[in-house]
Amino acid sequence: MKRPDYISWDDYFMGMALLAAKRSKDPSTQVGACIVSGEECVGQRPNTILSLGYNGFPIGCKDDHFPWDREGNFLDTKYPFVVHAELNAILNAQGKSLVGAKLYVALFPCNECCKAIIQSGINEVIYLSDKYAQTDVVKASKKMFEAAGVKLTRLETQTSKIVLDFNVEMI
Ligand SMILES: Nc1ccn([C@H]2C[C@H](O)[C@@H](COP(=O)(O)O)O2)c(=O)n1
Ligand SMILES: [Zn+2]
Repeated sequence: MKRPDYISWDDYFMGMALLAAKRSKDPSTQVGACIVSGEECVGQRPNTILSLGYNGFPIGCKDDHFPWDREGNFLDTKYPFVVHAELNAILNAQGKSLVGAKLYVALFPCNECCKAIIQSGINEVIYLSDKYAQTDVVKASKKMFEAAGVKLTRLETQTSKIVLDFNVEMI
């Protein structure tokens, strides 16, 4: 008989996004994104992970020289410098076609990532939290997603936690 408590595809991919977020050095908000092939992705089996990303500074921009602050003069904050998880995931795909792909992300995408998501051909965004829903950034994002026909799904899952145990006994 098969093991009954295996995780769903949605929990698996959102779990991958949450694991990627653990790499983020942002002290306040760690976001991860996972891009997965959809049914109609040409040249890819469905449910294949195409790319992962998390929020961080661009290559060469050292964490010691760039600020992680949220407040202060714009140039003394992280906001002009940080690459968002979704954009990093798109860029990490390194030219692989993302047409018809799905993007799993913990936090609803901002307007800038939204533009990159639409232009890359991703046609579904699955997210967990929409905590910045009242901001103009997210309002603009939703307006563009709707116009472009990108499906938006808030993940509803019974899973609240997945524990990874590194103490696996080697056989
Ligand atoms: N969909 C999103 C939203 C935000 N981020 C990144 C950008 C920042 O590093 C952080 C948000 O910082 P906060 O203003 O909450 O201190 O999360 C992202 O990657 N994707
Ligand atoms: Zn963004």
